[in-house]
Order: sequence, then structure tokens, then C-alpha cells
Amino acid sequence: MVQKNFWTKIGGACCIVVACITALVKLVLKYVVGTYSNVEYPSEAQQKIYKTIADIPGPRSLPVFGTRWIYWKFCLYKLNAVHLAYEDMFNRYGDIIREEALWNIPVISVKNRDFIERVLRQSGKYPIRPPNEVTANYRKSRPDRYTNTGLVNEQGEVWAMLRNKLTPELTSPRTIRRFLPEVNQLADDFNNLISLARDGNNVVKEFEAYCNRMGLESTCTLILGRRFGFLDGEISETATRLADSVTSQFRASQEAFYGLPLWKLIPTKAYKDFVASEDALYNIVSEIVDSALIDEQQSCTDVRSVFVSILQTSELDNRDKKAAIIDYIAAGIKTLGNTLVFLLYLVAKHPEVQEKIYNEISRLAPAGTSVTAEHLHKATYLRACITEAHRLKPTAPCIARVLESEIEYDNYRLPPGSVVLLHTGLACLDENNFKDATSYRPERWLDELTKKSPFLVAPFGCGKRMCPGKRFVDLELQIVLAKMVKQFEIDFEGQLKTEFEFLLTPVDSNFILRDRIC
Ligand code: HEM
Repeated sequence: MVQKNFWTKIGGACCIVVACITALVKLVLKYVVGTYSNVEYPSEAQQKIYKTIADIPGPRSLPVFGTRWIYWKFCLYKLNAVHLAYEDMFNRYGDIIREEALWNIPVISVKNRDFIERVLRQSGKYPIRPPNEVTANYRKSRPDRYTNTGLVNEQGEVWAMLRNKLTPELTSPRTIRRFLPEVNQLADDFNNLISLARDGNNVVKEFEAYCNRMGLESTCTLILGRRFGFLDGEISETATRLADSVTSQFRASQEAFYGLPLWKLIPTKAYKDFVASEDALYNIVSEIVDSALIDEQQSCTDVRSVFVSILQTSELDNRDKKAAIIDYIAAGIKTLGNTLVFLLYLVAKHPEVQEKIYNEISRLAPAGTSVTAEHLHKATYLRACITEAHRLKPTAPCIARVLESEIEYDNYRLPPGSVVLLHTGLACLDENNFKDATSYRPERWLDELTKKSPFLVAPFGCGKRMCPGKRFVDLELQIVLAKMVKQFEIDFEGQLKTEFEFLLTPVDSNFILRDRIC
């Protein structure tokens, strides 16, 4: 018993001695190493400064399902109002939010200007935009039609190869210059269509449908090099099918992305709808391409260059050429239609702005003349009105990226591979970034002091993955706005309603178009 006590005491003493020696060695090492190497060892408090993705605030997350429950029926937000959900979440949680997709994969949303700029500036050779998983999944299941998931959804070297081969003709200023007379004609036909669509009170109901037809006709004309009659009084069955399938494609993508992604396990209704719309789109575009191919052999006009350049691209499978045309048409219709409605709505709500556009364009291009490149170059106020509409109501209000390297923000460390949504649209409404941010004031863009803000006012995205349709859309918006303001006094009663269908989309828009008395 005495012996046991003795050994216990010896053991205790040894422990105390070892602890003291360890502390002493630590102290000496810290002092010596600190003195001679100049390396600063962070204190425990300093080490804790960095927080991880898991610390970012956001809605409560469920195992496996993550935070997608917030869009379920009777829960916090509506699936067709995702834009309002983000507004509310930024108010609740601050400038950085964590959501979780299926299997608890984090998705980080940010609206801080500095963060947005750093992410967009860091992009390397192959910037990664998270693919639309529904489209990618479907296309992989149809090797008979697709060799890859397409320009919009591919990554890395395959994306770079598609981008290099498919976009130069579309983005070339020469193509856009050559297309100018055609856009003048398209704008005249659009004016004619909406003029005839007015009721006795000069109201055009569901104006967005006409703008989508304009998006469809002009994108098809640019890409396929011929007119399709989507602006004729009677809309053809093909136009209706094409417009419907693009709408249901966006809607189904939205449900499959933000809703419960059960489609990964079983073919849900949303997935089946998506497949049906993708099939319809494929069949319609195939018909159009085939008929355009026959015409192509009989004609040799210049406007066909985008189509011809795609068809003549060497080392590209025919399936890729058809897929590219589908992607261009699908990418162009609703984006262009929505943007046109938002622009005209803002102009309608600001008669003083409208008057200034009218005066500028009447001075530059008198009645009866076409709008030329020189007119547009001089129409600085008209262009400012378009930039300001992109700032205030962009149809694509956020840019998605996968981080290529680590980023630190507000004491959080986000590792490479993190999925981030950059909410440029909401950042544009922040008073810290723009004075009088929620007002439509085109004049701000005429002020030399206003920063151009290419990372905030970025309706077409940014960097190497930027929208290849930008130049064409710029041209079209300018000519359509100029010609509409010349012909009509545009008015709108009440507030424009919007929904989110993967894009910010106008609904039930009734415009009043009074003939201008010159
Ligand atoms: C107002 C009309 C349009 C808007 C607002 C718009 C917006 C955008 C945005 C935000 C992106 C993503 C860019 C990024 O991640 O940095 C994009 C990509 C794309 N857009 Fe557009 N777009 C429009 C019209 C068009 C048109 C007319 C076409 C084709 C003729 C087109 C074809 C594409 C393609 C192919 C991509 C994918 C590019 C890539 O990943 O390399 N877009 N667009």
C-alpha cells in the first residue's frame, strides 16, 4: 500500500516536471524562432479569425436536402419569385449567404462589389460557370444528337474549342455592321406588328409575347441568315411551338434547379417537361436548319455568314453544329424579349427621358431615313438609356462561377471549387455603389465621373465566358428603341409584374402606344 502511494506520487511529480519542461521549451522555441526568423506565429485568437464556408449565415439546412426546402409549397419563398427571395435573404443575413443544394453542396451568394470584382478578375484560361445540370444530364443521355453538353454548359478544353470555333463570326464587328440594314427592317416590321395589335384604346395586351417574337425572329435571322415570318400578323404554328418550348425549357430548368432535384433519382414531371421541350426545340431547329441548308445551296448573300461559318467549321462534328444553333436560338429569344420589355417599360414610365430620346434621334436621323452606324455612334443619350435599363432591370441578374483559387472575404475563406452566385443586379441597387440607385437616371452615364462599372453593370456577364450575342443585342436594342420612340408615345399604366423563370421575366405587360403627332 505504502509502495503504491510512493509510485503514485513519483508519477504525479514526473507529469508536473514534463509539463513544465514542455512549457519552457515552447517558450524558448517561440522566442528563439520568433527572434531569428522574423516569422509571426499567429496567436490562437488570430488563428480563429478565418471562418469557413460552414460559418456563412443562411437558411437552416436539412440533411441531404440542404436549403432547397425554402422554395417548397407553404414554405418561405415562391419558386417563381427567386429574385425576391434573394432580396429578403440579403436583408436577413447580410452581404454573403450560404444556401445548400442537394447532398448539402454549398452555394454562396454575394452582392459585395469588391468580392464580385475579385472573382471576375481571377478567372483564368477556362473560367468555370456551373453547368445547367438538367441540360447536361439530358444531352449526355443522347449521344445520337450531342457529342458534348454544348457551349453554354461545357467546361475546360472542350468549351475553349467550341468557343474558338463557333463564336468569332457572331462576335465580329464586321458581321454586326453587315446586319444593320436587316435590323432596320426587323424594327420596322416590329413597329408594324405592334401598331396593328393595339385595341381601341391603343393598348397592346401581353406585350411581352410580341417582344419574344421579335427576339425569335431577329436571332433566327442573324444565326440562320433568313427571315422566318415570326413578325407576320398571323403567327405560324412553328413560331408558337418554338416560343412555347423555350418558355417551358426555362421553367423546367428553374424547377429542376431550385426545387427538389428528385429528377436525379426518378424522371419527375419537371424533368419530363424539360425533355419534351428540349426534344421539341431540337426537332424544330432541325427543320429550320434543314430548310435553311436547302436555301443556302441556292443563294449566296452576305447576311448568312454566321450560319455559313458554323456549317463550314472544320473539325467539328455535324451534331455540334446543330447543337450550337439550338443553343444560340434558345439563348437569344427570351433574354432579348425580356430585355426589350424592361427597357421600354422604364422609358414609358419616364416621359421626360422619352422626349430627350425623341429629340436626339429626330435630329440625327430625320423621318423616313434608316438608322445608320454613324447615327448610333452619335446617339449618346439613347445608349445611356439602354445602359441604365441594364443597371436597373437586368433579365440575368446574377453571374455564376466556380472559384478557381481561394478567396478571402469578410474573414471567410472560400476554397477553390466553391460555387458562387454574384448578384450584380442587387449590387447595382445598392446606394454604396450608385447614388440614387433605385431611380432611372440615364444622365448618370453621361457624367464623366460615373465609373463605367463593367463588373457591376454586367447584363451579359464578364470575361472569357461573356455572352457572344452582346454586340448583336446592343445593336438591336438601339435601333428598336430609336424607331419605336420615333413612331409612338409609349405609356404604361401601373407597375410591371415580374416572375423568375431562370431569368427575370415580365408578365401580363399592357403597353399603351399612341401614334406620335409630328
Ligand atoms: C438581351 C439579350 C441577352 C442577354 C441579357 C444575355 C445574357 C447572357 C449572360 C449573362 C451569359 C453568361 C455570361 C457569363 O457567365 O459571364 C450569357 C451567355 C451566353 N449567351 Fe447570352 N444573352 C443575351 C442574348 C444572347 C444571344 C442573342 C445569343 C446568341 C445569338 C446568346 C448566346 C449566349 C451563349 C452561347 C452563351 C454562353 C457563352 C459561354 O459560356 O461561352 N445570348 N448570355
